[in-house]
Amino acid sequence: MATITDEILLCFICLISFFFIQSLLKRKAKLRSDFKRPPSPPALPIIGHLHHLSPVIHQSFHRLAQLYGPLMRLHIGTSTMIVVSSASSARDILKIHESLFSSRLTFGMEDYNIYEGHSFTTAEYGPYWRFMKRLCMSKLMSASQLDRFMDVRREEMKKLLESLAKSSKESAAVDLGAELTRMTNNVLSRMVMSTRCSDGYNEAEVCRNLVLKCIEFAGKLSMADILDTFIKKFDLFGHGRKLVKSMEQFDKFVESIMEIHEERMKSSAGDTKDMMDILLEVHHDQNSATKLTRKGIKNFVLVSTFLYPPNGIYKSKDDFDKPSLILISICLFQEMFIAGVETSSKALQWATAELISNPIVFDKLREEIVSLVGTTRLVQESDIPNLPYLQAVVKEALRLHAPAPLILRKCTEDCKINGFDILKDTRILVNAYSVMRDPLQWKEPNKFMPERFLAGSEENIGQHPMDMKGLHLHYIPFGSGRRGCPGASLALNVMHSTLATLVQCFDFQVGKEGIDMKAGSGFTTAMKKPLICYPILRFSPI
Ligand code: HEM
Repeated sequence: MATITDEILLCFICLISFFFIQSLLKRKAKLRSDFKRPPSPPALPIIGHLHHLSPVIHQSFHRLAQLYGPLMRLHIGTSTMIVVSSASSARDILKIHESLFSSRLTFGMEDYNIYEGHSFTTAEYGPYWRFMKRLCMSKLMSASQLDRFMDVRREEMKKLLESLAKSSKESAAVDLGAELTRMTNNVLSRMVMSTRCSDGYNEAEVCRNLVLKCIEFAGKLSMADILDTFIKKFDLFGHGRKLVKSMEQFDKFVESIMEIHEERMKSSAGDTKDMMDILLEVHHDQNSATKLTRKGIKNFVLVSTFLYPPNGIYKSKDDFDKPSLILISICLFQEMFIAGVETSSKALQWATAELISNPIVFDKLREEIVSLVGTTRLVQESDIPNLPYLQAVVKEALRLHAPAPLILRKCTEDCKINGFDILKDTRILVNAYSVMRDPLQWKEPNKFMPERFLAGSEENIGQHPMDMKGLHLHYIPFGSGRRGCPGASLALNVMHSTLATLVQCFDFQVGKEGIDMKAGSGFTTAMKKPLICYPILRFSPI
């Protein structure tokens, strides 16, 4: 038996090697003699540069870029990618040659993705993407739609305060990260389809579990893809079939929710519409030039909300602790990676951790809030424009701890960047972590200094208050240009009001060991250890 297994294994390795060498030869044949490729670290056969990577992928890229430069070429298996690590190279890719780099890279699961061709986040830059982007900006995430859900955000904030106040009364420790994730989950779920995530059994919970299954199989499938397209093509391990089955279950489930919404829409015109209602309206609009399919809606729901469990911890976390799987998952799941819940809650956790670790900043922020709001009412979203230090704290937290540190693009034409040749279809990863710590752009780049974002700061950033749209290519927490994040306003809204409320209402104590500011592994930059602290209520407006 052992011999048969060994033989199968040997055949397998031979096949992989054959296809690997074949693809290398093909790649080589394509290269002209004068072709100048970006520098690259030493590689091993088959796995390429995989051994250079640690579980915190963006930090591995950052370290390698110090040795091999801001435009660096990496191979993992048969796949080649270019990592971009300085503000000036990011400018070349995201601004100067934007039209060549406005499509997203895709990976692995296309053959088994039942929503293939209906995705917004992975859509090629073209008519369907433009239609969805317009829908996002004019309806789904427009200022008026965000205003309509202000009460929802206030209610969820109140629930967060109640929960922390209870812990304060009982002198109990809380996992602040889990509380913040629950809050952002609920805000998003209610805005998308009027359901909460943390009321015991509910639709959102079931849906999320189905998505986790899809993630598991797609991750395994993409591992095969990255090592060799042959394994993927013939679905040797059956992960493709399992992925299709899980996605079909997810599809059936969301279909039933859509039908409930459609029934409700017939009877109650004019109520506050959630995103699902808007998407269904567009779907039924006979006059729409571009058709939004039911699959398109389901894919959007999959992307926007239900990707992470309420406590922010993967069920199959071990699967994502290996660099190979993390990298692959990043490439494959860019849709989920850039999704709303995870990014917003992670950003909030880091910002809160920085505030607790920097008491001078914490006190200064509280002083600003108290001097504007007083001590008799709770800070509100409408106060935010008058709180410049709060805005500076959020900007600085997003600079140091970009929740989506790798911006994923694809090169759509052969071109020359910085004197290096880049082939059509090359995968591009802009490392926002490196860009936002570029020492040529930032004074003491690794230090948490919100003051740098205030008007009149020495760094001149205040001369043109740093926006969030990526116009200044050294500050790109939400990406840049046409493919920039359409959820930025919503995310900032939630971040500003939550941080302001926490600082206004609570002091936070931590154990003797303090707060561990190391990053963990994963699609987004999570903290390595949970943010455990003791909230002490100092002002209760509820
Ligand atoms: C702090 C929170 C967030 C951060 C840091 C963040 C970051 C990003 C980044 C870096 C990108 C890629 C941009 C590029 O390629 O230039 C992106 C794209 C995207 N984000 Fe966000 N995001 C956040 C919150 C949200 C929210 C709340 C939503 C929606 C509910 C959202 C939906 C999207 C979508 C749909 C895209 C794809 C856009 C496209 O391909 O055209 N994001 N985000």
